[in-house]
Amino acid sequence: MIVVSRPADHGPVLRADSVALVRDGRHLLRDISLTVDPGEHWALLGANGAGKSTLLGLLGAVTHPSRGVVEVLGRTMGRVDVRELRSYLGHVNPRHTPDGPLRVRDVVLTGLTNTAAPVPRWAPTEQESERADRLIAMLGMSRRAQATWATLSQGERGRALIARALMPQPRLLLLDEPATGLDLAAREQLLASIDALRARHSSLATVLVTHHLEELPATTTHAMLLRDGRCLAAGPVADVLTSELVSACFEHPVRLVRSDDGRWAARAEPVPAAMPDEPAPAAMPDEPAPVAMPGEPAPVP
Ligand SMILES: Nc1ncnc2c1ncn2[C@@H]1O[C@H](COP(=O)(O)OP(=O)(O)OP(=O)(O)O)[C@@H](O)[C@H]1O
Repeated sequence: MIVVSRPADHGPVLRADSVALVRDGRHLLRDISLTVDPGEHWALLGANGAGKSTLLGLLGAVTHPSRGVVEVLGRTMGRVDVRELRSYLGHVNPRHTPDGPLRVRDVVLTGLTNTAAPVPRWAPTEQESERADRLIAMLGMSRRAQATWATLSQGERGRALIARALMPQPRLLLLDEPATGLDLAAREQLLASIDALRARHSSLATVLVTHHLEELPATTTHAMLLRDGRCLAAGPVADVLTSELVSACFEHPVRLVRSDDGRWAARAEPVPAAMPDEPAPAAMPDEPAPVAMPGEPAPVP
């Protein structure tokens, strides 16, 4: 049966139960379970090729699982019209390319039709136009609202795409490496915009994919670590973003630090080179727990 009604606006925003995805006989994801409730802000972390974008595709109703159940906004994948369901999600893909020489405001409005170009003979209502302007202002893009897409910097595009994704007033916002390619200032502005957005919309849930801990907004509440398509750990950030688990996730010793402003930084620990005829050193030496130096942010165990 195809569902054509607006999804329920209560209950978990996302639920994945023992999900697997197989392509060409290869498991890209195995046995992934996850529940995202309103107001939660998840980070999906893992090395290149760990399966982050693949999982985001499942959570964003873009792909179907080979096994297991995925529920998006209370609807079970496989039993719903995914195109309609997707129109209730905000999906920020930094590789999104508008079709034609559109201005920022036009691109933001295409978030309502979930298309790359304005739909012929479709026009936004007055309310929708006002909402576009409000979101453009909220993302700090008012002065660039009439600029054509081609003239925008990478950071401006990132913020415009978040405004676009928010047009249908989604309960769920999916962000796939939103800070990729941004310089320091643009990244910081983007993260501040995401923090402000979350503070303003307390029931919005978000899932953000990255492989850089420095790109996590301070408002991140939960994290899932993926390695080779499997979930290594998932839960509240304080339990999951530890030096030990992140080292295991990236298969390299890493020291994690969370600063007073709630942001994370990761430093790769040097791995001593093996000398000829000596056994190779262990990938993660069994070191004592790091100790905070006076005036330094506390290391995360
Ligand atoms: N359609 C597909 N068919 C076969 N293999 C695929 C397909 N899509 C992705 N893969 C493979 O699945 C693995 C996971 O890819 P995915 O893009 O999800 O990783 P990722 O964690 O997002 O990586 P990155 O950080 O590099 O973006 C990769 O080895 C990739 O080559």
